[in-house]
Amino acid sequence: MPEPSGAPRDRSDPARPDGGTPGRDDVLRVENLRKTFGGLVAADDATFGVERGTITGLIGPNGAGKSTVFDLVSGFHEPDAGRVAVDGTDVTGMAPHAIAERGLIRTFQTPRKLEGMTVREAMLVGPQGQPGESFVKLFTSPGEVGARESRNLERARKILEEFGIGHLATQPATDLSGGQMKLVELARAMLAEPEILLLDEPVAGVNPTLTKDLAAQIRRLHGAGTTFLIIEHDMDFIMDLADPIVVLNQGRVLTEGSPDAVRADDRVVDAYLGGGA
Ligand SMILES: Nc1ncnc2c1ncn2[C@@H]1O[C@H](COP(=O)(O)OP(=O)(O)OP(=O)(O)O)[C@@H](O)[C@H]1O
Repeated sequence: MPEPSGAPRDRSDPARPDGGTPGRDDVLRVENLRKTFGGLVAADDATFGVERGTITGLIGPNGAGKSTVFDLVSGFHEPDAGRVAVDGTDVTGMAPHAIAERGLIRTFQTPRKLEGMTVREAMLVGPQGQPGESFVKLFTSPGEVGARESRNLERARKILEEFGIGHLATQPATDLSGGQMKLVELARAMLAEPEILLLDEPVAGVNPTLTKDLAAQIRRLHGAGTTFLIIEHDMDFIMDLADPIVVLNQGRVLTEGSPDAVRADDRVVDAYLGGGA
């Protein structure tokens, strides 16, 4: 496990071609990412890494650029400038499914509508926009496709059981509560066997009991080897779960460090109060 410290990390070491810190094993590395929408700068030279084996939190006030960063690293938007590396491979500008195949899977703030599907069927649709299936695989023989589908069906069943929601498998997905939907989103993302999983507000609007369930599931998956990058406004949840925490403000990384260090940082308090960096 890493040893996150309160001290800001050196992000400009010339010894590493990707700009990372020597000795660090970053599953995700984001370098100088910039994205503008019209005249609005949503990401502004954002630079940080997600070290393998961590649950890294990404926090910041509304409009800080957190979801934009997710869109940029997962291929849903192309950056105006900067670079994204997954496991040391430059994935900048790649399509979402190609990035997913390299092990980066994400969820969205608002789960996809799943009308007409059971929970089990919803599981098999795969993570939104990140099918994780190459075109080559789509042209395999029908027999192979069938075998893969039944393998996926069995894995979906197993994952739902592991999440404690096996009993929901045949329920219409639209019958689920918001919190149950978030659990299914997480379960579905795991079907893609991510190296790193990006969760966008996993407990927004979720009741306290299911929030605890979600935290426990994330810890379980983390214990089994998944690295996480999590956007969340629920400070108790994220400060308890994640270490380190990266703080974004006005599209830039304001600071990063342990939850205690971030909590004690006046600049973070100012950013949340609207005072800027
Ligand atoms: N597709 C888009 N078109 C135009 N502006 C956008 C688009 N996506 C994001 N923005 C703007 O970019 C800025 C950053 O938005 P973003 O959603 O990334 O922030 P955030 O930190 O995720 O905020 P929140 O916590 O409220 O979800 C905001 O001002 C937002 O309005």
